[in-house]
Amino acid sequence: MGEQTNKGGISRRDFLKMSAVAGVGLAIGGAGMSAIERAIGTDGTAQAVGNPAGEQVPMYGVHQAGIVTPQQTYMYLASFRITAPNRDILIRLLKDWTRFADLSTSGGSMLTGDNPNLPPSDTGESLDLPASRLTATFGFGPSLFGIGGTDRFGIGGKLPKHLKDIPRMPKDNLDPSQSGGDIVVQVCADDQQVAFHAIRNFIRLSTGSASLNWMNEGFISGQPGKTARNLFGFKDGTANGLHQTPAGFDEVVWAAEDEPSWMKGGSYLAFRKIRMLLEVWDRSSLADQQDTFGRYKESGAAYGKKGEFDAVDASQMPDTAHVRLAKESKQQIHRRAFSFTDGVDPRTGNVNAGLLFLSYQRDPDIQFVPMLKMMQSNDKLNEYTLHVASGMYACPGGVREGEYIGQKLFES
Ligand SMILES: C=CC1=C(C)c2cc3[nH]c(cc4nc(cc5[nH]c(cc1n2)c(C)c5CCC(=O)O)C(CCC(=O)O)=C4C)c(C)c3C=C
Ligand SMILES: [Fe+2]
Repeated sequence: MGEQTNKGGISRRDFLKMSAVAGVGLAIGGAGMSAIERAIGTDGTAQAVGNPAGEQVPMYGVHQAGIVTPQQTYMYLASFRITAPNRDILIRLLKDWTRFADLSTSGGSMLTGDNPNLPPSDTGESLDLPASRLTATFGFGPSLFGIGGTDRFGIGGKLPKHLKDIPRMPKDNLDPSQSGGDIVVQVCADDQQVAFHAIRNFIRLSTGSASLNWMNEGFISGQPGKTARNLFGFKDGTANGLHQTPAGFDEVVWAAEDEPSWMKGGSYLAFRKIRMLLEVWDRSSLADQQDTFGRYKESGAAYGKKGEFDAVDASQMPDTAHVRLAKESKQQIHRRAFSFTDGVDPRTGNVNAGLLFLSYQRDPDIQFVPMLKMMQSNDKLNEYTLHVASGMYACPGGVREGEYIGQKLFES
């Protein structure tokens, strides 16, 4: 990774240089923690392929990519239980994940190994595809720090100030097997196969150190520069525009100065999987639908206004309108939600679909939890939704080249 050399003495830049000229590939070795080292080879003869085409989102920086990055079209969210018996093996996994994230987000691919007696090293499905704005974002759940169990990795003393599970809400219908987790990885890209390749290989690399709890896939589609619509047909994400400046992100998204140092430049990720009852919604009148949000369906304008981005006047909306309640909380959050479809609900024959609600904020105790509480008690949207999964994660600050994800948590 970066100019850091691996065991075989080949740097990422060398790897990518080789990638550009070789035209054939190199693989992640068989699944396992040192898969990448094995795959890159030790004698410099390895052939690598990179795909420099396609837009890349830089992985390195003060903040992790994938938080305030403009939303990509596809998202996978995977939750892991760490089974590594000790801190060193967990660190090894984080290093492997970082190196794979580095290669894949910069458009490098690792192709099949050259040993016909071993399974092909890379799954291969992204070899001819560009980087597609691939990002990988990591979050640590309360259980990683020993909350609700033992401090397996000796990091309990570095628990961030606001990291705990989202408290139980009156209308929760949560499935614990689809909630929480020690580590969550959010992978996003504009190409679904690129995104899937990445999440699949994060899972492969975790063999022996972590087990996959659950995985969700989401999508969102809209014209470039325009707000995408959710599965109820409403523009969703308009109010993010209120804080989309560096100062706005500092105020809304990035963790406060009084957090443990490893959270500098980090954020808290709130996750809710929310089933949307499409058949009930589709039978409701346009007036009811618009009253649910307090915005007009086609234009996205707030009640009493013309344009989508005109300032909201909550007093023009019904008391139970979703946007009115959000406004009354007087808080902002940075939403990064994706729609999902999960086939048919076998109990009802209805479509199982909804929203993978993701929001990033600097202080979930102030910004997110009271808002969610207020919405769960009064929101007209509750007639059409069911909250089925939940999670809260602390996302460490970004990494510099040569560092691994979360390094400051373990080494400072
Ligand atoms: C606890 C926070 C929120 C949950 C959960 C949530 C679920 C949810 N929202 C929509 C659709 C829309 N939400 C809109 C605005 C909006 N929603 C939240 C928070 C939660 N939403 C906030 C903070 C806001 C912004 C309010 C403001 O300041 O104006 C909108 C309107 C357009 C927009 O600004 O995005 C829609 C539409 C669904 C379908 C849903 C659960 C399935
Ligand atoms: Fe909302």
